[in-house]
Amino acid sequence: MGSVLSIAATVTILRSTINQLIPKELQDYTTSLIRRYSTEHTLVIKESHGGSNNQLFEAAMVYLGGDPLFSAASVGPQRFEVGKRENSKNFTYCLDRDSEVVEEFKGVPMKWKFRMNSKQESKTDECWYELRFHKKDLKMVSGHYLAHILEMAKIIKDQNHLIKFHTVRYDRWATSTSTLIHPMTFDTLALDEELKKSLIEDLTAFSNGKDYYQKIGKAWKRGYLLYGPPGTGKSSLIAAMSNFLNYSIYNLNLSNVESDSVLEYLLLHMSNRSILVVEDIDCSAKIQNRRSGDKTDSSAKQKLTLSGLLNAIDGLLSCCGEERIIIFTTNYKDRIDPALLRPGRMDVHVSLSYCTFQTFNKLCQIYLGDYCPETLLCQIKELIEPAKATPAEVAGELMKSRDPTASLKGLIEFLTKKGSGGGSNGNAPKEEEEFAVNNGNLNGATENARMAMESSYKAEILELQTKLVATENKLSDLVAAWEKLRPASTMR
Ligand SMILES: Nc1ncnc2c1ncn2[C@@H]1O[C@H](COP(=O)(O)OP(=O)(O)OP(=O)(O)O)[C@@H](O)[C@H]1O
Repeated sequence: MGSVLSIAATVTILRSTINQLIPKELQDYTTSLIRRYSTEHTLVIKESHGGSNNQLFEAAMVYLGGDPLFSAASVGPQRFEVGKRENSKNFTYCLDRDSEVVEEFKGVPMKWKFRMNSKQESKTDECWYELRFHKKDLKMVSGHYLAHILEMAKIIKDQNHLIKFHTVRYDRWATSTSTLIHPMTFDTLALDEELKKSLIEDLTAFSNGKDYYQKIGKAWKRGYLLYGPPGTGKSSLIAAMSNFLNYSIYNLNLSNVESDSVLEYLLLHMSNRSILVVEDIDCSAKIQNRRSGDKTDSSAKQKLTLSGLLNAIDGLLSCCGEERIIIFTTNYKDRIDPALLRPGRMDVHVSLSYCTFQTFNKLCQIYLGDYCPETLLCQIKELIEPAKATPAEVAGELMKSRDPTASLKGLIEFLTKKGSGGGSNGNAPKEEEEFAVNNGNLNGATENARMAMESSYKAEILELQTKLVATENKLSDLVAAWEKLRPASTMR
C-alpha cells in the first residue's frame, strides 16, 4: 500500500514539474501530435449543446446507469456512484468522476468516461462524457451506436418509470432533481367517465403523433388548461397524465421567473417527452400585459411579458423541443388573458368541478371498495350536488374512519351542513359559483355563454389595466425628474 502511494505521489510531482518546465506551446504541440497519430476518435458529449439541453447527454446518463451496461461492460475496473432515492424501488447508478467503462457494441469496444469540472465562481459543475472508439468505427458509431443509446435510454426510463420532477432555482432548472412517485393514475382519479376516456384518447394520439405533427407542419406539442375551484383534482390530473405518458414534469412558478430571457433559457433547457406545468397562471401578476408595455422603456426588456410567454408557448421558441405538453392551471379561468387560451396555445380546456354523484361513486369505489348501503347511497345522491363539495372534501371525509359506515355517515353530516350553508364554503365567492358546471364538461354550451360574458368584461379590464400601467409609468418618470431637480438641501 505504501509503495502504491509513493508511486502516485511521484507521478503527481512529475506531472507538475513537466507542466512547469515545458512551455505551454510545446505541450499543445505534443498533444496535437499524439491526437494526429492516435488510432482513436473521441466524442465529447456535453450537458448542453447549441444553447439547449443535450438529449444525448441525458440518454448517456440513463444508459450508463442502467442494468444493460453492467452486463455488457467487460473490461477494466469501473467506479460507479450508487444510490437509492426514498420511495424508489431501484438503485440508481452513475459513472463516477474520471472513471471509465467499456462496453462492446457489435463487437466494437466503446470506452466511456465521465468528466467533471467544478466552477468556483458560479458554484456549478460542468459535466460531460467522453466516448472513445477506433477511428475506423466512426461511421458505425454515428450511424447506429448513438441512436442505440437514445433508444435504450427511452426503454430504461419507461421500464423504471423514471419521472423526474424539475423545479427552478436561481433562474435555472435545479440540477438535483427528484423522482416523482405520485400514485395517482387514471384508475384512481374520480372523473367523469366520458371526460376521462376523451383525455386518454387525446394523450395517446398526441404521444403517437410524431408523423402527424410532421405532416401538418406543426410543433409536436399540446396545451391543456385545467380550471376549477381548489380541491377539484387539477394537480391529481397532472400526476395521472404524467404517469400515463411517463413524461417528466417541469414545474414553473412564474413568480420565480424574472424576465423573458430567463423563460427562454428555461424552455430551451427542458428535455423532450416532458410536461411544463404552470400552476395558478391567473396569479402571475408579474406578467406585463403586451398592450401596456411601452416599447421605448428599456426596463420592459428585463421583465416577463405576455408576449414572451406567448412566444414560449407557440412562437418559434416552442419549436425547439418536441413531444411536449404545456399545462396551465387556474381557479379562475376568466382572469386569464384570452390570448393565452386560444387553440394552438391551450388546445384542450378541462373544467374540473364539484363532486357529482358519478364522481362520488368512483371515490367510494376507490376508498371503500364500493361499500355503500342503499339507504346511505340514496341520501348521498340527494345531498351531493347541491352541497357543492369538492372531490378533495369528499375524499377527506371517506378517509376519516376505517369503518365504512362511519365514514359515510360522516360524509352525510358534512354534506347536510355544507348544503345548508354551514360548511366551510357555504358563502363561497361568486366566481367559484361559476364553476358549478358538470364535472368534465370539455367544451359545453354553458361554457360558450359564459365565455361571451367574459370577453366583454375582459375588454374593459384590459383597458383599465393599460391606463393603470401608463399612469404608473408617468408617475415614476415624474418622480425621477423631481429627484433630479431637488435642491441638495432637501436631499439630506
Ligand atoms: N378527482 C379526484 N379523484 C380522486 N381524488 C381527488 C380528486 N380530486 C381531488 N382529490 C383528492 O384531493 C386532494 C387534493 O386535490 P388536488 O390537489 O388535485 O386539487 P387541486 O384542484 O389541484 O387543488 P388546488 O387548486 O388547491 O391546487 C388530492 O390529493 C386527492 O387525494
